[in-house]
Amino acid sequence: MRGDRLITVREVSKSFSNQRVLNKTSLTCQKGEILGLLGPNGAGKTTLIRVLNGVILPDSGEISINGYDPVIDGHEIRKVTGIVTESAGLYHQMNAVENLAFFADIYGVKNKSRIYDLLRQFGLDDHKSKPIGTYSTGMKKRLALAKALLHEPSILYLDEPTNGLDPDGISMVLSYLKEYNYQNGTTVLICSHVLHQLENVCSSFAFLDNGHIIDSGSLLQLQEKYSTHIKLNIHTNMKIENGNVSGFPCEQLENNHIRVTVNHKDEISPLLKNILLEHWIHSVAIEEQDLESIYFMIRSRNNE
Ligand SMILES: Nc1ncnc2c1ncn2[C@@H]1O[C@H](COP(=O)(O)OP(=O)(O)OP(=O)(O)O)[C@@H](O)[C@H]1O
Repeated sequence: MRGDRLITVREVSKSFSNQRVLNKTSLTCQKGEILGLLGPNGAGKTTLIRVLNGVILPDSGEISINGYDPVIDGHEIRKVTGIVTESAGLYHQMNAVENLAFFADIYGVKNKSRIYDLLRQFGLDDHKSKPIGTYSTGMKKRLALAKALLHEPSILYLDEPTNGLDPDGISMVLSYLKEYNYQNGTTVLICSHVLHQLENVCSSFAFLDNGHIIDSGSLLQLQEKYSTHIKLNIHTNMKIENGNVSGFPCEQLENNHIRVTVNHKDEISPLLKNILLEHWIHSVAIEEQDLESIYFMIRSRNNE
């Protein structure tokens, strides 16, 4: 069932030597969610994933992964998680089939045809007999994803999963993940710097800065919170002359479109009524703020 809380992180801190990397980080992730973990280089994203997977231990705080604590139950947790990080953990002298067969044994995957299904799904069928050492960065990344999915994990941690992939590879991997999540209800935590890639993939986002979650929510929630104005794209025969309509800033676009900026939703209906007094309107669309502009707003507000 989707919608139950699967991952809970409460005030987790972690330091390396004197450097505090996670600083009372708190985060929740629902079952079946694709959560985008965003933040600048060094924010602590990879460290958080490693702590969640029980690979490194936190100094303080509490974590629950479906009721398990990674400090005590790391082994149990890793049985149901798949992880893709920068170091893919593949054996370069072995070919793709041998690599996946090796990890299938470790995970106790009985159905060996899954190896060939995954190789096909990630476009590696023609390269399955070549040693990984001869693979391109993108091919290694796709194989790392196949490896992470071998045991059909219920949680996937993906650290920059599209790094090194060409546009076709990016599209393949992201649509595969979305479909996989839809079909299996797998919870996915995904870190990436390429925000526009995540926009249509993640159901919610958490922003990490200096080891602290500074905001989180769905794109819609964040848009509502951070939008200072609403841009309307209106298909109308009205022509703009003095840069405003009914007192709102406005610009003329091509093909009978205008863009009007209002401050609040309540102002939309009166504005449209006013235009309709003398002109036709064929469509109205709200131009949404993209994830990237919201990301910068959140960060600049946090640094004020
Ligand atoms: N094992 C370690 N020993 C010492 N310092 C570490 C270790 N792992 C991470 N760090 C430090 O912790 C900080 C956060 O690193 P982390 O990899 O978690 O950031 P990130 O948000 O994933 O960054 P990026 O976007 O660059 O991948 C960095 O300054 C890094 O040097």
